[in-house]
Amino acid sequence: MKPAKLKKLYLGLGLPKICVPISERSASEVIAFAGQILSTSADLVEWRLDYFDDVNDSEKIRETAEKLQQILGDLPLVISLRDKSEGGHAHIDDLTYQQLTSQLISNHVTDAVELNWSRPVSIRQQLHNLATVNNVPVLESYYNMKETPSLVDLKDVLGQMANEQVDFIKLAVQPNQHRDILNLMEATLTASETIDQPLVSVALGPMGTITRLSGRSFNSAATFADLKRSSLPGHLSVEETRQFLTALDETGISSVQVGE
Ligand SMILES: O=C1C[C@@](O)(C(=O)O)C[C@@H](O)[C@@H]1O
Repeated sequence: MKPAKLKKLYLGLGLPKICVPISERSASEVIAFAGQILSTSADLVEWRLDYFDDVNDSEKIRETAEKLQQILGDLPLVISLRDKSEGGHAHIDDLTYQQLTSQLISNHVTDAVELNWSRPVSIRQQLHNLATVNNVPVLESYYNMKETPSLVDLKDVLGQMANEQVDFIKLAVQPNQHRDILNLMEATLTASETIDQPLVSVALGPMGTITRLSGRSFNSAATFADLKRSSLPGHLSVEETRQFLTALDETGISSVQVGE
């Protein structure tokens, strides 16, 4: 497996990396929240553009993202833009998604560009090509907010995403029964043994909390946490997550990741 490099961070090496989402609505709130993240031990930051009041104003997005980059310094920033069907907060049609994402790439304001698997292949391809030309790493994400696909389907979608030669891959699914968690972990571990890219997998909601801590054992390279516990259902705080990850690592029960 080849780790993905975002600024000075290697995703896929060592402990799973802790990512904090910013879901604030105004530019000043986004910047203030980023300031608070700096006082935690977070490894990376995700800006959820679909929560931004000015999501249709590309100039305001550029300005805010540039300020974010400045304030975050070495902390990598990934900008995510999701329609309601992808678990997002806004309606983002394909054309808007394509235009805004193209601008994020061309303006060099995100340390990785997120391509949502549910978007048409032609759009993903165009954005992937643009990202390659601009040297921006590519994250491809599969979201399923209703259910967790079967084990066979999970493995299939991971294989298909890996074939697109992206730099890292994310799977976020809704578990409806505990066996869904086992399937997600098995699909993640099995795929990590064969594909070249780091994988990030998360089962949402309280039932999925265990998947936020088990990355080291099942080869999920990152996890999501918040400034405080339960800001989102199933979320732990950054520091709780850090303590669990470190304790699990120190007991030595975790698997050694490929590439170490
Ligand atoms: O994919 C995810 C996972 C997430 O939905 C969570 O519940 O941790 C939070 C999102 O911001 C992120 O993009």
